[in-house]
Amino acid sequence: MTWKLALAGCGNVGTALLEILHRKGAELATRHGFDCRVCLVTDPLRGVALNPEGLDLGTLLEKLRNGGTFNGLPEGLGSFESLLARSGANLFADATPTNLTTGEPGLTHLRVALSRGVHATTSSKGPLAVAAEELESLAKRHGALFRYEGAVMSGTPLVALIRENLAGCAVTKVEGILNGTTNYMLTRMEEGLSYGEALAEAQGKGYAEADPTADVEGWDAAVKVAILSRVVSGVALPVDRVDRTGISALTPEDLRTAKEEGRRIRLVATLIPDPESPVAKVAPERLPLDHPLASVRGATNAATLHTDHLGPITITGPGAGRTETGQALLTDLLAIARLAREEN
Ligand SMILES: NC(=O)C1=CN([C@@H]2O[C@H](COP(=O)(O)OP(=O)(O)OC[C@H]3O[C@@H](n4cnc5c(N)ncnc54)[C@H](OP(=O)(O)O)[C@@H]3O)[C@@H](O)[C@H]2O)C=CC1
Ligand SMILES: N[C@@H](CC=O)C(=O)O
Repeated sequence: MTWKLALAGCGNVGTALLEILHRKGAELATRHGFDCRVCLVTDPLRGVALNPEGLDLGTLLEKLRNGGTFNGLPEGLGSFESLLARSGANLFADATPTNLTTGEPGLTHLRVALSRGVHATTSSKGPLAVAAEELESLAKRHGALFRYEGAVMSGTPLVALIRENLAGCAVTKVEGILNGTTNYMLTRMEEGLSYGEALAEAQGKGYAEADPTADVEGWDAAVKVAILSRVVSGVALPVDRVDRTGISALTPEDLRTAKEEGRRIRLVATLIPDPESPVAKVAPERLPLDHPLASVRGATNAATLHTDHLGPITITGPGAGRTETGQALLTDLLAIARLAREEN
């Protein structure tokens, strides 16, 4: 079967996905049976590239590298719904910016795709913060698969670990570092950078949200706690129910003092999905150096899952990054292709 992919958002993550598909297209087809053509790419500044037969990724990426628009490629104009219909896509990847209040623009894209029975993945947390339940039932109703591995811990497969590998285990507590930008900033501030310098570096590396307030004020980690509540226990947790403190009040002095006292400050997310005494929290904590989360540095994330059958399991890996999150979208696309194959 040939998969026809539509992509919305050609920033860090969307472009990285296209690069991976271009570089590894042949290998994905032979090793994973994933024969994929990219038929639609949309982005406000780049424009629209559309070709139901498949776009030439080499040409497209060259244009992206040169800061150019998609003019000159087979092009289409119109609403996302009409573009998606004209592209003939049966797979959709959303890599648009996160808006935790409206869920847009990803929410509209996903509603359109899933209602047409188009399988979808997103790395944006916005649609999940606003309408996770609606999107999951829309997918079910229209026979589509909907996945969001990249929304938590980038390409590090935490969601799949909980849903698939730990199926049958109860997860009684999650404790982790779930935001790459702030962990990178705290690491660099320990090394002597100012708050502003550390934030600018994180932005330059493509880790931060378009509006980095989401990172530094703990919103990004809070929405990830809310998403994990759904994944771990099926319980919807509104983001504003997460007790949240960010890192914006921390100074290099606080980090130095902690270090002198044999501690390290980390932005720790905690989830205890207990119906009797639930805990959902994001706050800077002064961890002793032998705490497993104290040694997590840079944009790396980590999560310890406390489970009934296996005890604690810790997964560590990139929590942000363009290729890393492109990989998360790819993981979902491959899983969708595999599951769809198994269903037929
Ligand atoms: N970067 C990372 O490490 C990670 C990112 N994520 C999530 O992935 C998503 C993408 O992140 P990232 O690539 O870094 O963000 P970028 O801001 O680099 O890219 C987003 C792109 O989407 C475009 N866009 C905006 N509105 C639309 C629209 N209506 N239709 C199509 N494209 C649109 C933006 O254009 P313009 O700039 O002109 O608005 C921009 O080019 C975000 O939701 C982020 O939270 C998740 C995990 C890690
Ligand atoms: N801005 C986020 C990107 C990934 O979700 C982060 O820094 O973790």
